[in-house]
Amino acid sequence: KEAETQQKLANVVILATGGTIAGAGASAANSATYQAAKVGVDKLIAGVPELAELANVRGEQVMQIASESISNDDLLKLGKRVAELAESKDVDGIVITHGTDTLEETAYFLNLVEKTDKPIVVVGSMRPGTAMSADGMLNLYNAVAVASDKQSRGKGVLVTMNDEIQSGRDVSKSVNIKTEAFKSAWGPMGMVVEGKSYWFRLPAKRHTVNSEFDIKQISSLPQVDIAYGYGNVTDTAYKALAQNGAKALIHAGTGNGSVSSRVVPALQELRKNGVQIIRSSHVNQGGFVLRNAEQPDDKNDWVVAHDLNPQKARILAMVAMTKTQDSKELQRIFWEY
Ligand SMILES: NC(=O)CC[C@H](N)C(=O)O
Repeated sequence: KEAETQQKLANVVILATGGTIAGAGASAANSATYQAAKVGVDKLIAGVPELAELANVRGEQVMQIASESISNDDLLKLGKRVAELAESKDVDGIVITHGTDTLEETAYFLNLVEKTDKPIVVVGSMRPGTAMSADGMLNLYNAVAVASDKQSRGKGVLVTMNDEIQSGRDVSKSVNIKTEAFKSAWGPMGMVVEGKSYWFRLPAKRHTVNSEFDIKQISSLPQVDIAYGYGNVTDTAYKALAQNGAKALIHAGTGNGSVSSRVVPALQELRKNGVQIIRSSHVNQGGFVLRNAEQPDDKNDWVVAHDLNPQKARILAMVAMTKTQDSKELQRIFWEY
């Protein structure tokens, strides 16, 4: 009988990378002061015995770090392992446990490069497992529920935090400390409650199987950096980043992705020297940068990031530039993904 139920359940692999979901604090009152990336994947799984009712779960420790320290090489390593597992006949879904600081970047990266319609769910927590009202257990339970559900197929890389199913493309860490940290300007795709998914929307942008990018063809990512716009800003950071080898600069601009008159000449010069200039907005939610609004992008040969925040624009620019150095192609890609 037990063997029968095991056969009926989906096979889900949990790839652990660290973060607060694997964090530990000195006391149960430490919800914010703790060390991330302390608990191994087997202990994480053992901490939620109810996972066995949802799926046949096994774990792999891909890395054990706080997500602010994730490098491009780490992204490639994780992406390649996800692709290998997705190709395996006895894997139905993949869950990635991750620190929340750059979770949105990893989720978007995987959304762009994984050629599979099997569910890939990225999950984290805001409180370590040692804290009162820790959120990791339920977030992980929900992630495995969504990853083992056939309905989740073909919807792009997903993020399950705070009972919501979010699109890995749209979602962003918008609040810290609070468990309702992850928000999307376009709203969640669904909810997951008591292990059951309830869907309301589908993503309109290209992803996974419909993407022109494939992790198996990517061996390195170009250097793309971000510089911030603010009052009294100078062009120092932009010039320094380019001098240090950036192939593209994401302008984390004010408002509509506007650029200070003190910075414009340097960006025009850098573009002439081959560096791609991509205008985005650092407004907290719902940035929306349009071509030739605030700056003459056609004349300057710059690109706009549209609704992508600066850190997501960096991910797309890196992936796109593994294939093209043409600014018009780059802009097409920014409209489509
Ligand atoms: N809530 C978190 O996961 C943050 C912990 C850590 N800074 C990380 O991103 O890994």
